Amino acid sequence: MSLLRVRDLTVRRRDGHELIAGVDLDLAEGDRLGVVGESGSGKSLTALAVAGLLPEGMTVSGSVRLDGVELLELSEQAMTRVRGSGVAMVFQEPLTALDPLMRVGRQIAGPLRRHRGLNRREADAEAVELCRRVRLPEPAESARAYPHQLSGGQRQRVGLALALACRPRLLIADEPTTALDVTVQAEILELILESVAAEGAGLLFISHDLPVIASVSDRLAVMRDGAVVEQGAVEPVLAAPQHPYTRELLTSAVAAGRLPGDPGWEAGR
Ligand SMILES: Nc1ncnc2c1ncn2[C@@H]1O[C@H](COP(=O)(O)OP(=O)(O)OP(=O)(O)O)[C@@H](O)[C@H]1O
Repeated sequence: MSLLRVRDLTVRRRDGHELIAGVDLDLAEGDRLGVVGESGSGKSLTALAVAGLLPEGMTVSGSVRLDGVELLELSEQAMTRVRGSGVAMVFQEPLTALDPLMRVGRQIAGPLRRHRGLNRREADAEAVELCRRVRLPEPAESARAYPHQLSGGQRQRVGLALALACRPRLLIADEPTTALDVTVQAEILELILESVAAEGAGLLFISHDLPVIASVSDRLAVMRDGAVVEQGAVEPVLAAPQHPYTRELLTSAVAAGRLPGDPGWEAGR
């Protein structure tokens, strides 16, 4: 069944200039769709448009259906509810999603109280449980830490716990490992995959890095200059890319020995 169906998604700047144009995406329930493309190709704006989080002044048209519900027609209030339980996002830099002055456990407890109706004590306990699930060390102690007291990888675990708090149907991860060390990257990727599998959630994963996309996705969409130039199941697209830009991405990944089957793939992950 279709979880996310995006049609003719177009985002314009205040002056009418199209930043993304005519984007179509399909994600089935429990599937993982990777969106790959160079910086500025429109990946983040696509994700933000799906989550209803576009910057002020941008306008959006087309259709974004989540579980059959047209999100672009929802009021801001209804969209806030969708963000509570339908769509959650993990960003490149978790600090942007975290309040520096609040203990992380309290931050995770916030949406649990707002969207799942837990009382303070229940929400605090569930926040510690989420810290354990994302494998923060000493979960109860980690929950009492402030964001600056954690490492980058630990903060991204908190970002993921926040996103999972409301049991989203769709998790959007926008370059979630780009700011992290290579070894930590692999752990966080694994954790994201494990978490969406455990929740039965769909994953929309965004990265400029084709090998990373290939390692986490069932399907991929290749974006360039605000448009999707190629889309399909990962293996056939990589085996026989149709668009010259996909071939270009593939050639540089292969040259770097960074695709499955290449020597050095495991080391480069
Ligand atoms: N707040 C904004 N105001 C005006 N233009 C913007 C804004 N955010 C993004 N853009 C423009 O929209 C286009 C797409 O940007 P977007 O951030 O979606 O690309 P991206 O593929 O996610 O790149 P990156 O990986 O660097 O984030 C770019 O031309 C960018 O300059």
